[in-house]
Amino acid sequence: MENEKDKFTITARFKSFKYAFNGLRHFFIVEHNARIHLVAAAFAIVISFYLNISTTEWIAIFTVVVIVFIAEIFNSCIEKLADVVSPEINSQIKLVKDMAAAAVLIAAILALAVGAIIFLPKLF
Ligand SMILES: Nc1ncnc2c1ncn2[C@@H]1O[C@H](COP(=O)(O)OP(=O)(O)OP(=O)(O)O)[C@@H](O)[C@H]1O
Repeated sequence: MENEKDKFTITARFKSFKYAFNGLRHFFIVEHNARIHLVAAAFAIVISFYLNISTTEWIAIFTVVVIVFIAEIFNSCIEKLADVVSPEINSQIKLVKDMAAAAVLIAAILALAVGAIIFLPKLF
């Protein structure tokens, strides 16, 4: 039988959005790395306007910027969860955190590469 909690309601859907925005607010206000990514994203967007990039190039820039943010949000989540699960030193937790950080690194390298491919020929 369907539980009250499982029913589709507009109020419940709005609450989900509220929780998601709460997470986003926390990420941008509390997480220091978010500020670095925000500055880098703003820089990329300003250069994009300045160099008058094409629609396809805008799509590429927005895509890599969002990929970096998604990777960083998940990295922050994993760090927080790991700190709750195991506040003490643990070799498995070390690997988990290092791999989460590796995901951000790969996303950042992709963003740099795409930025270089789009911007460098227009600059030099
Ligand atoms: N409980 C732990 N056990 C073993 N190693 C850990 C543990 N916590 C952190 N580390 C090691 O320290 C590194 C940094 O972890 P930390 O949680 O401080 O993240 P951080 O680099 O400060 O993250 P950020 O700068 O994104 O907040 C991890 O990648 C991991 O190698």
